[in-house]
Amino acid sequence: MTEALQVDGVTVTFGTFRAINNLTFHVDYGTVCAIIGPNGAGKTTLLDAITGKSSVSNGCITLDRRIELTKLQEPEIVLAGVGRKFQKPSIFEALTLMQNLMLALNVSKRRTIMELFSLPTAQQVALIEQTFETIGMADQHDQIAGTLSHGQKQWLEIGMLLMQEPRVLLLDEPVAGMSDSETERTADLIAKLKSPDRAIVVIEHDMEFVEKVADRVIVLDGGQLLVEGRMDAVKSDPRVVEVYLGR
Ligand SMILES: Nc1ncnc2c1ncn2[C@@H]1O[C@H](COP(=O)(O)OP(=O)(O)OP(=O)(O)O)[C@@H](O)[C@H]1O
Repeated sequence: MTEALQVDGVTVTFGTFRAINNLTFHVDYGTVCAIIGPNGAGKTTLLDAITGKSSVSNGCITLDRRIELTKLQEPEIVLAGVGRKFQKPSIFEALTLMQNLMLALNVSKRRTIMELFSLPTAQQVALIEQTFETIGMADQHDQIAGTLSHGQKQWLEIGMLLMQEPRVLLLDEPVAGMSDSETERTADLIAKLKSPDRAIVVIEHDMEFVEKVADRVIVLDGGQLLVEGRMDAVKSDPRVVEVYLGR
């Protein structure tokens, strides 16, 4: 398997507190990696470190073993191919779904002013159509985004991220607040997003969902890697039961 993301000996500190402590792991292309762990384990801080929102005091994070993300600024990390979805959807509620995807397309890559005001290319139109299919909203191009359900807004935002054609997709609690049927559809969507040229990292507290979508699970506790492996092994590991699942 080809490694997409390498986290190598990473420490993130806030004052004297180590929110992430000497953490090392990698994520392969074509796989979904779930990061789980109790509140305060450092999951969000880890995504902040990968995306350049928090600076790393030790260690490095690389994409494709050659692009050192820890040396880049947040917008450069996006351009390098790392897309992040925050827990709360941040779509443009007053615009249609098509307009949301078009806007995301335009901000996703460095474009000249001329390109911003020109019609999308055939390749871009194909990407938009394919994305509508992927998120299961192909018949809703002209719907106003503000009228969507919570789950549909999350799928639209995932669609907006796909406009960047990210090589690494980071999803922070994608099913929080969703109904059971929306959660199920999100699991199907993540399965569809798996591709040989993409790695997916999901932070989630819903263990049933994690079991459905994740190829590999990383358990964090106190900013350190407690256990990693397949969910069936991880969930019966006594250390994981003690600090997280048994609570
Ligand atoms: N900006 C900050 N300044 C100081 N401490 C912080 C900051 N951000 C996070 N922390 C601390 O770092 C630790 C890890 O927080 P983080 O939000 O990464 O945990 P988490 O695993 O995402 O938790 P949750 O599941 O509750 O979202 C916590 O103890 C938190 O209080």
